[in-house]
Amino acid sequence: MADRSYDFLMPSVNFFGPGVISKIGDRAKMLGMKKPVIVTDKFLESMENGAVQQSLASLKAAGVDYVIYNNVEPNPKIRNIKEVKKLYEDSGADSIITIGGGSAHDTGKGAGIILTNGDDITKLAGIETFDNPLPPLIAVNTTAGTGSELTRHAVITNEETHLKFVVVSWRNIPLVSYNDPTLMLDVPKGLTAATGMDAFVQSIEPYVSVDHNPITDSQCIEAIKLIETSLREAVANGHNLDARTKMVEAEMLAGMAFNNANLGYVHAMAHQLGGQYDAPHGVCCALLLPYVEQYNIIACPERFAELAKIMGENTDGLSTRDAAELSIKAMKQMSEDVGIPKSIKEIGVKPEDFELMAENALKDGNAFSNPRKGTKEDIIKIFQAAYDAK
Ligand SMILES: NC(=O)c1ccc[n+]([C@@H]2O[C@H](COP(=O)([O-])OP(=O)(O)OC[C@H]3O[C@@H](n4cnc5c(N)ncnc54)[C@H](O)[C@@H]3O)[C@@H](O)[C@H]2O)c1
Ligand SMILES: [Fe+2]
Repeated sequence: MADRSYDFLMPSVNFFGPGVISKIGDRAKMLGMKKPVIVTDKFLESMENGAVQQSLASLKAAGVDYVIYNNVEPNPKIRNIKEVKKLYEDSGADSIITIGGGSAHDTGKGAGIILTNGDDITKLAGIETFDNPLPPLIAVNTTAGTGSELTRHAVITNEETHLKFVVVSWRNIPLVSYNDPTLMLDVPKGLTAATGMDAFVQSIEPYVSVDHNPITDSQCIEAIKLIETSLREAVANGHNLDARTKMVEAEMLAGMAFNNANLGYVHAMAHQLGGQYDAPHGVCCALLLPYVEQYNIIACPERFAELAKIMGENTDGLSTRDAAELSIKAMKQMSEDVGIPKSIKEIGVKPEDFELMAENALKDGNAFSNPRKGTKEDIIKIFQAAYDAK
C-alpha cells in the first residue's frame, strides 16, 4: 500500500431512491439556478415520463427557466462540449443539469471546464490541471453505471485523433446528483449488462489498485456483493425495482471507490477501444477485464484470492494462487451470464491497431495505479488474449 496520507472525495449530496427526481425543481432553485442548460440526448428527451420529462416538469413547477442541449453522443466528443458552451453563452444560462448516463455527465463537466478555464480541453488532460470552478452542476443519473454523477473524472474523446482522455479534478464533482432507480426500470438488457459490467470493473480495479485503502476496500467489497446478487436479475427482469436499486447502490459505491483509489489497465485499455472504434465503454471494460486481471494476479495474488471469495467462489482448501484463479473464472462467468460478447474481435477491433493503442494505454491516467507495471509488449499481449478469446 502507498503511504497513508490521502485526500478522500465524496459526493456533496446525492438524492437517492424511488421518486426523488420529482423535487429537482425546488433543489435547483435553492442552488440559485435561474436558467440551466439541460444536457441530454434526443432519445432520453423523447422518453414518455422519463428522466428528462420528469425533470422539466419539476423545474417548470418551481419556476426555473431552462434551455435544452439534446445532442450528447456516446463517448462524448470535443464538439459536444463546445456546442454546450456556445448554447450556454448564447442563451444567457447560469448553470448546467446533465440528464443521462456517463456521456451526458461528462459532456456537462467538459463544457463546464471550458466555460471557465479556456477553450482547449486537450491541454487539461491529467490530474488537477485547472484552477477555476465549473458553473453549478446537477447530475441526474439514468444508468448504473459509470458513477460519473459523483466522480471527479470527465472522459472526453478527441474526434480528430480518436484519443479518449480524462480530465480529473475535485472541481468536476457535481454539486448535487440524483439516483432515482425508477428512471432505470426501462433500460434495455444490453445497456443494463454493459453499464453493470462497468460498475463491476470499477469495483475490481480499485480493489487491486496500488492506491487502495481500507475505506475504498469496504466500498469495493460491498459493491461487488451487490452486483453479484443483482446484476443478473436486473438483466433478466428489468422491472425488478429491488435489483435496480441495488445496482444503483453498487455503482455509487464503485464510483466513490475509484474516485479515491483510481482504476487500472482495464480502463486505460478500454479508453483506446472507445476512442478508436467508438465502442460502448462498459462492453470494452467487460471484454478486457479477465485478461488484464489474469496478467495482474502475480502482483497481488492474495487480493485476487479475496476477490474470489467475495464473488461467492468456494476457495476452501485451495492455495492462494488457485483461489486467485477462481476470481478470473467468476469474472468470465458474470460476463457470459449477462450476454457480453466473448472477444474484442466481435466488436470490430483490428490487431494492426494494437501497437498504437498499447502505447497510448500506457499514457492514460488510469494506467499508473495498476498493480503490475507493464511494457508495451505486455499490453499488446493482453489485447491479443482478449481478441483470441472464445
Ligand atoms: N466520468 C466518469 O467517472 C466515468 C466513469 C466511467 C465511464 N465514463 C464514461 O461514460 C460513458 C459511458 O456512459 P454510460 O455507460 O452511462 O452510457 P451513455 O451515457 O453513453 O448512454 C448510452 C446510451 O444509453 C441511453 N440511455 C441512458 N439512460 C437510459 C435509460 N434510463 N433508459 C434507456 N436508455 C438510456 C442513452 O440514450 C445512450 O444512447 C463513456 O464515455 C465512459 O468513458 C465516465
Ligand atoms: Fe468505466
